[in-house]
Amino acid sequence: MKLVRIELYHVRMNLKDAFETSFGRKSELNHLIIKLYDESGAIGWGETASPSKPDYCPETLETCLHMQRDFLIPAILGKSFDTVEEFTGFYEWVRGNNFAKAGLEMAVWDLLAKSRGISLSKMLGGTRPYIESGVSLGIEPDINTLLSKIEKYLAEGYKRIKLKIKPGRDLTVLAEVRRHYPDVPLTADANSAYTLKDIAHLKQFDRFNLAMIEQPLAYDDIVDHALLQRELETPVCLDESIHSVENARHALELGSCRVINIKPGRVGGLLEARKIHDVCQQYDVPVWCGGMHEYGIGRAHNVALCSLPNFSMPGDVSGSDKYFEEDLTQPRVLAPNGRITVPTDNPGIGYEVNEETLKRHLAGTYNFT
Ligand SMILES: O=C(O)CCC(=O)c1ccccc1C(=O)O
Ligand SMILES: [Mg+2]
Repeated sequence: MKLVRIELYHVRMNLKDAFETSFGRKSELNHLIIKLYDESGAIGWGETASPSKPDYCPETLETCLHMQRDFLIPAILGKSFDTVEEFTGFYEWVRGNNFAKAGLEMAVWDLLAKSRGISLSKMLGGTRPYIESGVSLGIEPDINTLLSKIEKYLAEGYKRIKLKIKPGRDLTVLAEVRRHYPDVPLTADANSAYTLKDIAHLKQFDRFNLAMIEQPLAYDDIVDHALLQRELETPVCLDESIHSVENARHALELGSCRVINIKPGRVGGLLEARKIHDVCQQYDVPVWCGGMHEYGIGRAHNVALCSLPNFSMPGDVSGSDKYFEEDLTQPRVLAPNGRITVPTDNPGIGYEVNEETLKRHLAGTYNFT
């Protein structure tokens, strides 16, 4: 197939509730939605879910737009290819900028799956008919707000609770949550809020029977995490530190973690995400899919990825109603009883895009022919 037209939509939507992590609070999202056309008029959809500020990773919406407009799109527009590998080869020379690459790459997966008449899950090699969902809960100003959110999501059937933590908002919060919910599958995500100097402090987390502690140390570290993992009973899970299959392999060799959170955006797309899934399987390390508060389009891609066999733990891919009043897909991506059905009847991502809703939340459009 040949890419003949590319449209980028800057879509802005409010979160139902502000979301706070160790690096800040956000109440609005700005993601780039990508629409690709091939010469037959077939369409593929993708989402660049980079944060707006360089707090979680070095990219922002503006750097993604710059990379796509000035380097990636000129490298792919008008080019012919038959596989995702051939497609990514066109911009192999571009270093980093994974969120910018991922939105385009994911749209190509959708386009190729549609042209082959198969679901994205099938094209990836997925095996699960449904995925199990957990929720990621932000830091709350008071414990009762947090407890009532936990109650709500457990009542909805979500399979595990992840709490954002930071120094001063950790041990007492975890103790209180454990007092109310002694057996709930529970994890904590520090988003790099600690250093090796906190080892004694972090060892105290072992008493909470957490399924894992996510990214306790620096966003670019795998060495100190290996030292920390040796001291902790709680499994360490890496998020920010893993950008590629090579760097996942290094972390597995070093023993930096016992679990990996895979986000297609963070690793440059679904091809790299699947490679990380595969290498983790070889090392007997389970993976799960994280989230960047994706709209329905990115969320649908994440659901398909989660259908691979080694996505064996509930992830952060929740129903889109957790975050948004309305969404860009028809039907919405929802998780009744904490499960999302993997669409297999329709080709590609398996959800239609509601362009009327998309246009109502538009903050910019960029067309390339
Ligand atoms: O529900 C989601 O999409 C996951 C939310 C989340 O935890 C998160 C959101 C934005 C940036 C980083 C993270 C994270 O997993 O660290
Ligand atoms: Mg995380």
